[in-house]
Amino acid sequence: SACSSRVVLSQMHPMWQEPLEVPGGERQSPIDISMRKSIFDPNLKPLVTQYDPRTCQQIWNNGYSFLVEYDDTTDKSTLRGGPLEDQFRLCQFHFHWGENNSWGSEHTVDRQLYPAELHLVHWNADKYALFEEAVVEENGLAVIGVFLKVGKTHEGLQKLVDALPAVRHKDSVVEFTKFDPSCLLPESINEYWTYAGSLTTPPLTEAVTWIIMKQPIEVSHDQLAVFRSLLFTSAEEEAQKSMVNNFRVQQPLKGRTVRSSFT
Ligand SMILES: Cc1cc(=S)c(O)co1
Ligand SMILES: [Zn+2]
Repeated sequence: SACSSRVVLSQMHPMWQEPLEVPGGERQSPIDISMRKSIFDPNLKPLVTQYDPRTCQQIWNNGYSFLVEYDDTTDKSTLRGGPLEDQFRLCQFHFHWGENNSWGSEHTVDRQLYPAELHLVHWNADKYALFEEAVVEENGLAVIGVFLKVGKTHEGLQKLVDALPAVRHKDSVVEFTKFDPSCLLPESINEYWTYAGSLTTPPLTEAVTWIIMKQPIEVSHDQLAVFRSLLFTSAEEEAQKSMVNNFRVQQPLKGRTVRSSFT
């Protein structure tokens, strides 16, 4: 079964109606990453991703983004190392993007916006049995964030882009298999920032160890245009709304430290 983010997502309030009352609210995401204020931590280990493309199952338009969902019932696609003490299982990846190439990312680096941001969502399988247990626990999730910038066509992404018209409407699902998400990671995955934060969509739980890649990946303008051809609305609804600007506004750092794995 793909990670049951549908359980979490289906209880959500309509997206983007900020501010949602958040329990505590001391470690919310996204944030601006100030390069000069981040602290180099020489003890941060290399990140170890082991993704098995055979665990890729489907693409689901959940009315907020499109999720590429993985079978997370075994330890076949995992993340460990970096700032993490435990082994985490990949359950889904998705993106946040804008209506044009000027904005769309959730995190920024020295206030620089990117047109989109990839999130690879993993949950702590050493400590919890299911995603929806982990999603409410302090060290339950680890999300790798990768910035997208406009440039040459991303060959690996094209297989996903070609499948998106099949999930144009909210609640549509299409089978999608044998996709290795490591093709979406930049060459140098060991240059990253890490900090303690939250989901950026309701329930906004403060369960996430964020690992934000310094190096963006390049995708073409046309590939991003296909993201923007998706709809927030289901096929039954009258007014169709383009799925764009599905990012959250930046949140206060509240004294948190952002560590870097590089100098
Ligand atoms: C679980 C999850 C994580 C993120 S970051 C998101 O946007 C939606 O759902
Ligand atoms: Zn996200």
